[in-house]
Amino acid sequence: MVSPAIELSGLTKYYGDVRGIEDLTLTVERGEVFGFLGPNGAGKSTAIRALLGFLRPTSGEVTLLGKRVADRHELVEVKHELGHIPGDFAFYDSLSGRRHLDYYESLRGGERRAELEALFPAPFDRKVGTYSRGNRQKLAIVQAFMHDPTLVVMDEPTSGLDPLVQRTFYEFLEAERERGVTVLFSSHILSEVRRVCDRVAVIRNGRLVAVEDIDTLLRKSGKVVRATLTEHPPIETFDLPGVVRGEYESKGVLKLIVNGGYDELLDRLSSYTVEDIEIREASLEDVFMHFYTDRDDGVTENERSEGDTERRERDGDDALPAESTDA
Ligand SMILES: Nc1ncnc2c1ncn2[C@@H]1O[C@H](COP(=O)(O)OP(=O)(O)OP(=O)(O)O)[C@@H](O)[C@H]1O
Repeated sequence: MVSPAIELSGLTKYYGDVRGIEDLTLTVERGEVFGFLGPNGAGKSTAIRALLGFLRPTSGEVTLLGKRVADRHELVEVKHELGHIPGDFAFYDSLSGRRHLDYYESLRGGERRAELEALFPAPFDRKVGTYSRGNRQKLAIVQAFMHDPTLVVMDEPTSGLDPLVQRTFYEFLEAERERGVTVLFSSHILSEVRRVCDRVAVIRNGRLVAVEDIDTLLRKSGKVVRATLTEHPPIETFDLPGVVRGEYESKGVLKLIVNGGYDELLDRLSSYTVEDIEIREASLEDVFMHFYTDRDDGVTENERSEGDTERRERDGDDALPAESTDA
């Protein structure tokens, strides 16, 4: 039987007494494009660094392509089948992109280098110190895929890429999936995860809140309806089937999270004077607020588990940052 691409079992990492991740257990099958989705500070980078063996976990185990990461020899064996894009790549600023790629090619091979250089062109002959964020990221993509790895793990790979290059990258990932490559990447951008992932692990405060297939995530996340009314009817007026939550943002400006049909809502709205209406995809913040918390205080069932209260008070609760590039 073929081993899964990634298996995490109770993976936990504390930095002193600061929780990075706690008790992550999940399996990524071969050929999946799998997302780690969570707000800043959720623990995505910690999980990625621990699963690749860059961080020694406090407890728990990881296997990649059936090899135990904690075993040095097994880790070395699996490395040539791995590609990796770290959150912040430590390039040598005084060396050119080409010199970097020559070096990686000498270590791991580069049978796809020319193809990738053409797809993600950067000023390869210039020193990396002069590169923009986007060019550094393109160099990171080329090095991660050029030896044709079986499994690629990436920490927020599209950060710094302009929208056109992002699109090229998404299309490239789709083609890689067709070729059977397994990809795990972290993101705080819901639309990106929706577009390319088969399944998603939702991570919050270092814990796994849910593992969803993408259709479930889409169904759960729903839409946001924002309507500006001349009137200001009581919020209970919109307590209708399909309306998950409603609030007034200001007088007459209604925000509803909807993940059912719209008929009854439109019918109800038509009793009032609608000055403006907007329907958009829910943002990551909306999804976390409304679907992955159990109470209005934004604390999940997991976080309320015994012994955790003190730590939570110390770490502070996670005010979710707005998404930067999610349309
Ligand atoms: N080297 C470190 N020392 C101490 N605490 C750390 C360290 N690295 C991360 N942390 C803490 O661990 C928690 C998880 O951080 P992590 O960087 O893994 O989250 P993330 O989801 O990748 O966030 P981001 O998107 O901002 O990188 C945070 O509370 C963070 O402050």
